[in-house]
Amino acid sequence: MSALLNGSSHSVLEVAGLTSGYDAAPVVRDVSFSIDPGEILVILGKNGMGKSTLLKTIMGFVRASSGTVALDGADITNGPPHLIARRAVAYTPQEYAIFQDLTVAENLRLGVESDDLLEDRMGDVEAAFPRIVERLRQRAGTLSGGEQKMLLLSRGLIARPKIMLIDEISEGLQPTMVAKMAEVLKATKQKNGVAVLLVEQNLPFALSVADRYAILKIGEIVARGDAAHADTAATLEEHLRI
Ligand SMILES: Nc1ncnc2c1ncn2[C@@H]1O[C@H](COP(=O)(O)OP(=O)(O)OP(=O)(O)O)[C@@H](O)[C@H]1O
Repeated sequence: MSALLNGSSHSVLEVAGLTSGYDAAPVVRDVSFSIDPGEILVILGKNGMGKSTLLKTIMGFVRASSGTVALDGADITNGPPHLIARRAVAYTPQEYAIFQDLTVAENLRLGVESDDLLEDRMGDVEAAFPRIVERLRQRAGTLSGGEQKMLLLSRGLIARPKIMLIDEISEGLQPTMVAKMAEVLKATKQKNGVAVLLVEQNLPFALSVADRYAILKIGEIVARGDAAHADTAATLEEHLRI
């Protein structure tokens, strides 16, 4: 769904001059970008460049010292994470952030407000990851690493978010599973107009799903462009060389 069709002219997410960190020195420095409905932006960068911190700052887990984060035009800067989540922002952290001792169904239940909603939306999970629906009663900690990532993404999907913030979902996954993740993300954006902010180190995966990219270097965006542009591969190689 385009911004024109749904009657709004603003981006889903607008980050402007965002600076944040943990101690004295900022980790994210003066970062600005916006994402439209149904668009996937990937933030690329080597280890320790501030990618995860950027997502955590948007979610309100890390405090912004300056700059703003706006969701659908409303200022959410430094808002409490649970209220940001309630505004249809789904956050999939890099860590295996599921409750190992709860069942798969109980973990999914955390993504919605009621048991009824969980039941109503189980079809969303079935369409994306049938394997997760087959394992609803299983303890989540007994799932394979790839299945746990599917569960994480499923929990985000059933919240029916406007935007998903996804931190290195492809890390440690087999190529077939990475391809499956790409398929699900593309389908989600196309079918529901969901916007996605992806943090990645896996270049082929990132470029297979993203519309645009931005490269983060020591907390700053040093390059950006269209994922499909002919010069993109060369630009990325230059910036991401070890
Ligand atoms: N909780 C924390 N307290 C203090 N410093 C932190 C904390 N979390 C991260 N940092 C530091 O912030 C910097 C950026 O880390 P961040 O995790 O955002 O990078 P990243 O680009 O996501 O890297 P990676 O891909 O390795 O996760 C690093 O120097 C890291 O040591």
